[in-house]
Amino acid sequence: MRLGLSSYRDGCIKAVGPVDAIRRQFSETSFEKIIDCSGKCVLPGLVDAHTHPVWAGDRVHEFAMKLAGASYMDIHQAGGGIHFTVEHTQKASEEELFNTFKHRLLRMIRAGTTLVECKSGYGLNLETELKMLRVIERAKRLLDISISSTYCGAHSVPKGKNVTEATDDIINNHLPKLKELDLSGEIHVNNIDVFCEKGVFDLNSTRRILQAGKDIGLRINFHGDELHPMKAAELGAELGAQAISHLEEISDEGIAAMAKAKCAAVLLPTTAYMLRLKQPQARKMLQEGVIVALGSDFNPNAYCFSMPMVMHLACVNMKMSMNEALAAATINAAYALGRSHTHGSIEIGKQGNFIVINSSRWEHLIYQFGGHQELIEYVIVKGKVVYKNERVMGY
Ligand SMILES: N=CN[C@@H](CCC(=O)O)C(=O)O
Ligand SMILES: [Zn+2]
Repeated sequence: MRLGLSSYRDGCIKAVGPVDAIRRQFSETSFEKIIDCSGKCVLPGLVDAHTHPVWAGDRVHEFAMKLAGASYMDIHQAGGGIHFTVEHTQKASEEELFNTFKHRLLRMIRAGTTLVECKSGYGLNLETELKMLRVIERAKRLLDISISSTYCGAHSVPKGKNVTEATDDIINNHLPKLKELDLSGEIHVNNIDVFCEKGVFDLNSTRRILQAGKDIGLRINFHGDELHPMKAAELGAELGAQAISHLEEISDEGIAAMAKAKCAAVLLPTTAYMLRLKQPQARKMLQEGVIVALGSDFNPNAYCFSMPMVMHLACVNMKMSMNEALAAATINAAYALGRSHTHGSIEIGKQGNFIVINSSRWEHLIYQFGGHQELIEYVIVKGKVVYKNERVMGY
């Protein structure tokens, strides 16, 4: 099958169809590049619906602690986890944060990601949250990958504040500043996030922050029901959330509410795997009609860039089929970001975002666990080849 792509300028798909039909339709057109995909598969560019990719500091030591039996909240409440990363991120320069962020985005591109949700959330004070959001904004402008940005100033309660003080600071100071910077065109944030969890932000403070974010035009896409049943799914459905992430502890009522509200569930197999959490009830969610999406949850706690590995874990550990996992990492993940009208499938008018894999069966993208640098031959964003797999020298 040969894909007809529009002129590079707008990068959208003009035609999809059998080679002969495309040849006839574009017989008078010259193309910058024609890729012969004989024996290969063309898939929609992958979409990662949940990442925390802007940060400084190294938490490999915490991985050793978890392997030795420490829980996520043991480390968090001892001042590690998010707070460890906050301390380093507050000290890091904007340039340092941008350079490490850019490197991580390039690794995501090589793993087939063409649209990614990127959160702030390691500042917790306005100055550093804005520093992180400026870094994301700069990447939006400079790099080929598409980015959906999320303000996550309620990622944890900052040291020296209680939940109410942190909530008031976010509502009275952070969000008005974000609105001002959006109006000036300096920073355009797409979504708002809160870590709704026992010992972090309770349901009432979560409601206040999310509603205030919605009031300034942000989409709601937050962390809910991860470690404890908080009724976050019910809250998100009530508020009209676009998506809720984690959901390992979601209630049956929450599943029903999300299905009815068409609120996407962003499942994060790597976090459940690395923290040895109860797996979210993906099969029940699918059976009840919930829109199930996937994210890598890339962050210092779950250090994985690879959506193919996320899909593999979703199949093995969450019992999703390969078809369901591919939909969850493309069109459903795009839906979770409010981008399913422009991303997530190979359809005329959508962005020309593709991956070309060198296998005649697309399922190899999920079946093979790791080593995707060999399998993914091209990554294409808006009709432009942004990555081509280079052969090992001399072979
Ligand atoms: N649960 C909260 N936030 C991230 C972890 C962030 C961190 O530990 O640095 C998550 O989705 O797992
Ligand atoms: Zn997260």
